[in-house]
Amino acid sequence: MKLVGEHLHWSVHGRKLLADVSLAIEPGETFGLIGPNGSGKTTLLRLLAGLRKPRQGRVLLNDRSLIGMHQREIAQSIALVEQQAETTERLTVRQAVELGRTPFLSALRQWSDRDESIVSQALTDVDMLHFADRLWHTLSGGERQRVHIARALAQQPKILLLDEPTNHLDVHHQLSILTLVRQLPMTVVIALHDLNQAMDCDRLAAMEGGRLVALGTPSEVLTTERLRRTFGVQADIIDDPVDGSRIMRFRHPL
Ligand SMILES: Nc1ncnc2c1ncn2[C@@H]1O[C@H](COP(=O)(O)OP(=O)(O)OP(=O)(O)O)[C@@H](O)[C@H]1O
Repeated sequence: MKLVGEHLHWSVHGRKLLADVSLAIEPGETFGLIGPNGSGKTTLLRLLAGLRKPRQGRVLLNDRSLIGMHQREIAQSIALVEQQAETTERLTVRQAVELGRTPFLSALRQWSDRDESIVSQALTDVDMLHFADRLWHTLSGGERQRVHIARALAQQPKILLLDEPTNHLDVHHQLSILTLVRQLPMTVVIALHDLNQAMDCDRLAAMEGGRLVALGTPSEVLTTERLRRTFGVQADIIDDPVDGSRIMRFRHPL
């Protein structure tokens, strides 16, 4: 499924938070969004997920505008894992993940064994099956993050939008979530702060002050000049002695 943003604008109280952002996410690709704090990554993801209506411009899912599509229909194709999703309800981990199946249930389509196994698989994928009966509010930040990802996986979306999914995770779970994301048979748009992790995306878009300032392959976007201008850091690019891949080291500019 192709997801396209055309000339997207978003503002709050006259303050422009997104200005004229256009991008086309190709089916099956892992597309990274990078940019400093407050550059508009979350705002863009929320527009792409249909949670916010652009002030100007439009979001197209396979050439259909999200405006005019029902939330349930959007949710059958697009899942968003937000940075700080909370729930006030007293839910177990399994119940939280079961919510991912909601867009597919109706009076005619009741909960089935298939839904049950999709939920168990999603919990296994994020290494949380053993916590299935734990109450959500007793989980640590990283465990909650993994449950959110499981909820989105249970939704079996065609397009998965992830807002800094490795934020709260220990290094082991960062690697396993990123490996899982890369293997998923779906289109992924992922906002990342770790630029070395961003190197593994198929393409990257760099945001700055609500604008898209660079778009291309990781080596086209993550140039020393871009890192200096957009992030204000001096980057040294070195080769990994193990596999020859690019690694970036960052310093304050001299
Ligand atoms: N409802 C709102 N009212 C006012 N300002 C807002 C609102 N939502 C977002 N902003 C501002 O819009 C800008 C972009 O925010 P956004 O969360 O999209 O950035 P981000 O790139 O995801 O940042 P981070 O890397 O810190 O998560 C920020 O300056 C933020 O303070």
